[in-house]
Amino acid sequence: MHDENKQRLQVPRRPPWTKNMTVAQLDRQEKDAFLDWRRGLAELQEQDSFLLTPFERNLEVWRQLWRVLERSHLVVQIVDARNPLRFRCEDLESYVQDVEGAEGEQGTGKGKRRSLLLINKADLLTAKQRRGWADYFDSVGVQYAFFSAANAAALQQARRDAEAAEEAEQEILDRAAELEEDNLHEAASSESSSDDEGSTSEEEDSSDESEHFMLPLSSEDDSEDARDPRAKVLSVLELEDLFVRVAPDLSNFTESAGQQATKLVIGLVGYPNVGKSSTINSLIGEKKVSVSSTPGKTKHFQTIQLSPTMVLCDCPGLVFPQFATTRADLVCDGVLPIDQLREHTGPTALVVKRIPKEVLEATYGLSIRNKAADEGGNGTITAEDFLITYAIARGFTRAGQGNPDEARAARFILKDYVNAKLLFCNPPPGISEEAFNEETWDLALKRAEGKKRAPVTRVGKGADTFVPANIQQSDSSVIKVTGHKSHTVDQDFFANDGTLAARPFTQGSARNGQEFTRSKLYPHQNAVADDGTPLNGRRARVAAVLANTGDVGTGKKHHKKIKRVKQRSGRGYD
Ligand SMILES: Nc1nc2c(ncn2[C@@H]2O[C@H](COP(=O)(O)OP(=O)(O)OP(=O)(O)O)[C@@H](O)[C@H]2O)c(=O)[nH]1
Repeated sequence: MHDENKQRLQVPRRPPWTKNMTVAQLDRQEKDAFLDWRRGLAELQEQDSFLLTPFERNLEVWRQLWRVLERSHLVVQIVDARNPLRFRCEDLESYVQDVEGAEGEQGTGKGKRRSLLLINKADLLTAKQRRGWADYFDSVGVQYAFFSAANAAALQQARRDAEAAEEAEQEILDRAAELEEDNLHEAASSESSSDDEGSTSEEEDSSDESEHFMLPLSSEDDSEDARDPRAKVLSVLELEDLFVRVAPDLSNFTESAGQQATKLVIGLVGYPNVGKSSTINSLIGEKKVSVSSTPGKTKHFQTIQLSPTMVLCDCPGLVFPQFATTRADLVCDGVLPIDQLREHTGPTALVVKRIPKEVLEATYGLSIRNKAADEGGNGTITAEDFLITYAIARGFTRAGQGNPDEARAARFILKDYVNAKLLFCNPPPGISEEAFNEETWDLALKRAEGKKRAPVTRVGKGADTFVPANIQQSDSSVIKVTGHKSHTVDQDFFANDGTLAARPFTQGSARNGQEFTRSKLYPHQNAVADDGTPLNGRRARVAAVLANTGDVGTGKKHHKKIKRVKQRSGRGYD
């Protein structure tokens, strides 16, 4: 169904134009064409009931895309490696073929422009996964490359640090030499030569380190996948070389005064958040010379002179129209902002569905309990199980009754998902999600092995910070030492395997072996009865009192109405 209607999800086209047209004429025909385009999409949504992503509806933004495409010889579409198909706009590739010349001379460069799919954040993929995508894109005839702007930036930083360290060292050496000269010491030359050796080895060390950073998911990987050149994550210089190789012959293009183009213009297009700015910065960062950043003719896109023969043309982040699966998908893909989220269960359920329980537990040092069959559980954890466990462990409670703040927990979890702390990579068509992510999850578990468990549940004034006993021993420098009483509670509180269980600690009346009532054990949930139904009125107040005093017998004397505090009207004040 979606496939049949795919051609109706077009990028808006700029109507043909000539230099002889007036500004008003141009403006009118662009607005008309744009309205037609919007009408077509509205029909698709309303009459045919397709759900579309909240695509870009501002003509000015599309106008910038038009200008970027007209200027560019090579259009680089940047996508997020975790979901390349979600971020790839196929129609953009067709449009690139139709774009007319920048100067309005019909036919200038038409059909000669080239496209390249740049799969950024490739550091998040294993070599095997990259190979899977390479197979797919080869099969559909798309020109692609893997890149990691984050790793490129880290390498550049490591190099700058090494250079700075070398410079600082040289300064010290120079100063020492001066002093020694003053004092007429003879040993100066031999010392400085041994220091020189030191600096060389340090440089080697740092380059080793950055090499390690370069491919965190596959650095120890000497498999066939890692050796496949198609799966290689390119360095900045390799990427520049590729731009030149893929670019069309510039003799097909003219520049402003009708002269043949001399500089290769590379347009960078993509959704927000795919790493466009990071990619540009890594390209700029590689240059020893400072680059000029000149605002383009229109206010918003920028042209950046990378070298005498290469110019980058940076387009603002664009959300292309596409068929949406669910809102939850859009949130998890980072297309909808998390902070303005109203409904958090759907996206969290998607996270729970995609990332195995063990990985979630290991990442956060939690022990997530699933609901028992009589509570409606089916053996797997739900979004609610996860959110409540996380909220309790982090001490996120809602104002008022003090129940776990699931919405706040969801915001943290979803941000971790979007930022790849919780990593899930969508597979190419025909490969199962589990098979594709197996190695990613193994690595996540391995990474979490040495990690200390979440020592962050604080409930009540002066409560200790609790961690499983085994962690207190191994990492006592970080964790507060807990007393005998709290240690007893810890044993119940933490599961046997040392992970944090989904039960809150209650301050005060912990007695070994004593049965706690629900209202004591879960004071912040005092408005919920044992069977899960809400308590209200008198029952709720009794529960609140019990939780406060920890004593059933004496609860009554505290069972008073809360005194009304005199409210000031505000009159008489400035
Ligand atoms: N792991 C990883 N993260 C990256 C990489 N490149 C960018 N990011 C992260 O992705 C997020 C978005 O990066 P930006 O460069 O701001 O993305 P953008 O496409 O320019 O976003 P807009 O400015 O909104 O258009 C940031 O949190 C980056 O740290 C990468 O290669 N690997």
